[in-house]
Amino acid sequence: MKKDRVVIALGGNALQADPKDTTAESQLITAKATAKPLVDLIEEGHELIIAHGNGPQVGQIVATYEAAAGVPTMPFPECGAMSQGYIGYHLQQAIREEMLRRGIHKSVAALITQVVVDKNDPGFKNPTKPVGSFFSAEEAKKLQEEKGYIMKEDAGRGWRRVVASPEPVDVVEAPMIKTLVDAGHVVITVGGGGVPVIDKGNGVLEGVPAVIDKDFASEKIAEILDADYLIILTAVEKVAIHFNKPNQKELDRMTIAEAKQYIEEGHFAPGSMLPKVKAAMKFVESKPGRKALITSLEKAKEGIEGKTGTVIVRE
Ligand SMILES: Nc1ncnc2c1ncn2[C@@H]1O[C@H](COP(=O)(O)OP(=O)(O)O)[C@@H](O)[C@H]1O
Ligand SMILES: NC(=O)OP(=O)(O)O
Repeated sequence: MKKDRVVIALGGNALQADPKDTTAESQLITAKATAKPLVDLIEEGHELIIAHGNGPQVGQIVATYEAAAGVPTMPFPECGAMSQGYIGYHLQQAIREEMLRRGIHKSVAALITQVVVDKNDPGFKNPTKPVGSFFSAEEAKKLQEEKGYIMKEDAGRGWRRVVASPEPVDVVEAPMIKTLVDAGHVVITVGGGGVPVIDKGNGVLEGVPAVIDKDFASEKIAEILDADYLIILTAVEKVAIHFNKPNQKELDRMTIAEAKQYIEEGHFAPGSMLPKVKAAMKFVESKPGRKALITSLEKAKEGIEGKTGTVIVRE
């Protein structure tokens, strides 16, 4: 079997089995479960570059600083970097432990990664990315008034703070990531989509208050590293049309033309399935031979073996 260079984008369920339990203890337990399907792929000989979300975690870190009396407020990009460290540490520990259990001796590096965004990205004018906990409509109104947050209803699950989500332009640490991957190490990178920075010229970077979509950041690093595969792992085994309706149909395969049509028809929810499909399309279109798969965490191994998931193909 061909050994692939695989960029994995881990969804929220890979870090919080119960979205209401946001404790570090619970996250580490979930990370240990997440490590198993990831190490299945490493055991098969694939090179793994792992990205993950950070919406709940970065929101929690920001809220903690805001609630702490006598402590200066922590800027958003710094909170993003903290979330990369916190989540990266858990995944790093969990993956290493699972590899050792199976007699695999590899290092796992969790990198604080900066991702360049365009300061004129339209995303800055229209915040869409939900972060942190869920609130009732009443609580949301209060937060909006007291803290000036922009609050939006999140797919019937409650109200959440939203921040800007600009598109990733470049990954600052890409050469280092490539060196580590080429040397056979497992790399955790562009966590939370990367810490968003703008390029001020002459090598000066400045963090901006935003959260980059981790599916788009994963796509970007997959292109830069010339990966064979982009695998987006979420809570569903397959992408569906007519999702959650009586005529729901799960897709084994989707061409770019079909995906464009389904997007036009509104089958993929913005902020959840839509960015995944768009990231998969972009990767497949970027170079012939590149493959993209959307499936569940548990089915990652079967998915890469072509047994399940939704494969996105050129035609
Ligand atoms: N057309 C669709 N097909 C499958 N799932 C969909 C679709 N539209 C929305 N979803 C929902 O989107 C979820 C994935 O988005 P989300 O939970 O935001 O991602 P993440 O796994 O990155 O945290 C799925 O678990 C499913 O509930
Ligand atoms: N950064 C990011 O996309 O986070 P979530 O997947 O948690 O929304």
